[in-house]
Amino acid sequence: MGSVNVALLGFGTVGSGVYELIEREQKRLSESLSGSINIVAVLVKDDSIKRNVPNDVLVTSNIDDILAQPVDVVVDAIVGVEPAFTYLCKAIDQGCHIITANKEMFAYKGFELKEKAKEHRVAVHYEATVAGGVPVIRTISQLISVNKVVHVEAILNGTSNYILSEMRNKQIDLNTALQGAQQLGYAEADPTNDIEGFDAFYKAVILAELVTEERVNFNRVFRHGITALKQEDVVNQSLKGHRAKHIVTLTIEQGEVNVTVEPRWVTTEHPLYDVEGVNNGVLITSQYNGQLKLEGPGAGKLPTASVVVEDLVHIFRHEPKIVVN
Ligand SMILES: NC(=O)C1=CN([C@@H]2O[C@H](COP(=O)(O)OP(=O)(O)OC[C@H]3O[C@@H](n4cnc5c(N)ncnc54)[C@H](OP(=O)(O)O)[C@@H]3O)[C@@H](O)[C@H]2O)C=CC1
Ligand SMILES: N[C@@H](CC=O)C(=O)O
Repeated sequence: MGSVNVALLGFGTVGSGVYELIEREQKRLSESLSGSINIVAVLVKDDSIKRNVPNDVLVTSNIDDILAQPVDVVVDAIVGVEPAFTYLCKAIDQGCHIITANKEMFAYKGFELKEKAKEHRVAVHYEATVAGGVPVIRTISQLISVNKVVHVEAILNGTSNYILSEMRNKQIDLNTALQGAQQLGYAEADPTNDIEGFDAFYKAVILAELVTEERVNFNRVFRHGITALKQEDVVNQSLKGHRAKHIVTLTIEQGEVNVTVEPRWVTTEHPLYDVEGVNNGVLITSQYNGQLKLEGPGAGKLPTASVVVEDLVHIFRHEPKIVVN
């Protein structure tokens, strides 16, 4: 294959995780791809801060300097719709493949980005946008090549699930538990996104567009976060066998999707009852395959970095023909 040059947009929890993982697994990756993966440039907001990368890696806050490098793949691990979308469009225009972890951008602009990538015959991969380290995009993409997905029920925000577990197990309040999630690198830069359900909403939209291959009407999505839950209820209800879980539900009927994002009380019989801490759980019901359950880390540095690097390997294992999920 030769070597692959990668530009990283963002060097926070996810971006630095991707950098570290590629460094750590360089030998294995080089063998599997018959070529090395080189991080040639890193985009940050504040380029006056010294980053832990060698001197020959360009660190800049200017996207044009990044794209002036010989780059094959751009990995987006920055925050928000813009400037990420504009940067990725520029990269696609230049013939770069794209990998993104940025769910807010992808919920709003994923449809457009996929179309643009098809036109330019490059790949767009976005496994890290939904359920952190759990390979839900790849699983559903495979399923829908034969099946119709009719229902998805899932815990998709690791921070909320961690908070609810901590409130119950340690009897602490929401804000104290949130601080723990922030220290562990689970929460969004603005954690309102986690606790008010926006992050799960973005993920729900991404899944809905994947299963229906249609744009989702955002106005039809019902969204609530976990902030209205009282700590005493979380504790007292658990004594009666009820756990509060923040659950996304997608129901697909005649090509139309209904999406809800809300906290619910579930009992021991429910398959998401035991999904605890930062874990996410995804129940996928499809026409011929019945119900699948995926569970694993829904946030955090290395699980998220792992699926980003898996996307990278996927692109070059399937080259030169393009795979757009
Ligand atoms: N944390 C997680 O577990 C997961 C996060 N994600 C998604 O991955 C993305 C990154 O998350 P995370 O690493 O946690 O976030 P962080 O806040 O830790 O890091 C964000 C990085 O992006 C850089 N950045 C932000 N805005 C800009 C901009 N406008 N121009 C250039 N650089 C910018 C920051 O630069 P600087 O360092 O100078 O501030 C920082 O390096 C987000 O979209 C998030 O939703 C997806 C899955 C899991
Ligand atoms: N803040 C998000 C990070 C992963 O997507 C979460 O907690 O799930």
